[in-house]
Amino acid sequence: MFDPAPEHPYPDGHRPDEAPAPHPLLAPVLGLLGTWHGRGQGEYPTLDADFTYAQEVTFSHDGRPFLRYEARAWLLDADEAPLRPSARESGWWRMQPEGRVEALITQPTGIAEIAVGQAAGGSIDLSTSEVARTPTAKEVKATRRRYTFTDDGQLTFVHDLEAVGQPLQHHLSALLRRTA
Ligand code: HEM
Repeated sequence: MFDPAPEHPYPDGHRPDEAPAPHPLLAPVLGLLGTWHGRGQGEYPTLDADFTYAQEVTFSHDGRPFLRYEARAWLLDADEAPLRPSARESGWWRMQPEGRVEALITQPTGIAEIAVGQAAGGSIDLSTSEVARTPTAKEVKATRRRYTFTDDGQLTFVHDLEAVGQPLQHHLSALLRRTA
């Protein structure tokens, strides 16, 4: 008889005041824990038109000094109705002393980013130190991400992109609210 493994005994935590106790190195990013929903706008000089999107973002932890990160976006039409699935990515934010962040982020478009940066005072600034691409992925040379969160559950996100022969410049801006 097949004997399935028991349920995972260490579920992720999504709130700083719930089990498991967050690792002390997570202190500068505790305000990110949870699930966020919001909308954003995007542009890039190679695209025919700007676009509007919605997004769900989740940060969780298992008591060790890293965050699990997952983001899923979908495009919206002019009436804000869902148009089609868009970018998604997931990864790990490894927290270091003094709020230093080492992030690994992968996308189904064949891009894997290693980003490094700093978390302090409710904002996190990450810049790629390396980008790896699968053989058919588009050329992405660098990204810069800025996350800013407030105590009342608001998160802003700005994303700059150096890709497909274009210099580093604005690709996305979004405003999200914590929903869980
Ligand atoms: C919320 C997240 C994002 C959304 C909603 C989004 C949306 C879009 C859209 C709508 C396009 C036009 C092509 C298409 O319709 O699929 C596009 C192109 C592109 N995006 Fe994003 N994107 C997101 C995140 C990212 C990230 C994280 C990267 C890179 C690390 C990226 C890199 C690119 C590149 C390289 C192109 C192609 C440009 C071209 O070939 O002209 N995007 N994005």
